[in-house]
Amino acid sequence: MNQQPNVAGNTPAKPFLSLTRINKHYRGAREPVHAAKDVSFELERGQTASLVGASGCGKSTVLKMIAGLLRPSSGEIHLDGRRLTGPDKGVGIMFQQPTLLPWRTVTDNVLLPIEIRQGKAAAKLAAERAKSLIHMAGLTGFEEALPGELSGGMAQRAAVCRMLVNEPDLLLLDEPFGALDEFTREQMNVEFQRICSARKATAIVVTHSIQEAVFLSDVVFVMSPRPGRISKRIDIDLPRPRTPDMVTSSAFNEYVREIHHCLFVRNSEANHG
Ligand SMILES: Nc1ncnc2c1ncn2[C@@H]1O[C@H](COP(=O)(O)OP(=O)(O)OP(=O)(O)O)[C@@H](O)[C@H]1O
Repeated sequence: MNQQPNVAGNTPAKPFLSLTRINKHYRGAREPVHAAKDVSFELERGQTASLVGASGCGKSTVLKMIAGLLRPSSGEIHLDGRRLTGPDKGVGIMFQQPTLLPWRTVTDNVLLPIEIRQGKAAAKLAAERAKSLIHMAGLTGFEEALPGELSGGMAQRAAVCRMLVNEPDLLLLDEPFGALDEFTREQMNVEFQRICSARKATAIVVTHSIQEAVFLSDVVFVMSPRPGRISKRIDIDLPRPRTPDMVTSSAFNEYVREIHHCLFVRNSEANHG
């Protein structure tokens, strides 16, 4: 990507993550599906972004392409100056279900990505790192517990630790807290924000909750119905750390209204005309 000098003659810093005109076509059972259309955006290091949009608009498809689990039909993805063409050590991913292995303890589940990549000896050496992550996630005392002994929120926190154990710079989360009750979800959002800011991690969250998107994000990308395009970028200029009482503030609710309008009025106007 060419970096043009700005007015002052300086070359602007390269974005940490950039997607450039990403398209994804699936073969489809009956006909081809154009799931993502010319998706382009950039994020700076340390920013949290959300992708919101109607069911089936291509949010997970975009996330999976960034994760290297799916190849784009066209377009390029760059992370920290290198082109991503497959799964990358610098990228951690987490899905709605914690998918912990039921026969492994919390510690051994957290260490699994290291064991898979680098073997059992490397996982053993990383035991202290796993322990401190488990502690940070409020699971002290459950290091040797099996997943069946954890609540849904605790299992999801263990999955957060597993995502972080390789110390990724970019975190990708697909509906991470969607299966949790509202109270636990709110706690997880506060916790997740704390982890991101402590590690200066960059994150992209797919969510169906407009409130969650506003709460977590520096920028919200609204996607149009299929073929999914980024129809609007909304920068969330609320102070950090975000706190649960902020959700009742008028500034917070103005953002919620704006995103709601983009999703339910603008997108539908665009569809019908
Ligand atoms: N492997 C696949 N083969 C064919 N079509 C697919 C495949 N995966 C997804 N699709 C289609 O691509 C479109 C986008 O799917 P995707 O899962 O990315 O949407 P989404 O916005 O994440 O949906 P949801 O919010 O319901 O999870 C949908 O029409 C879906 O049916």
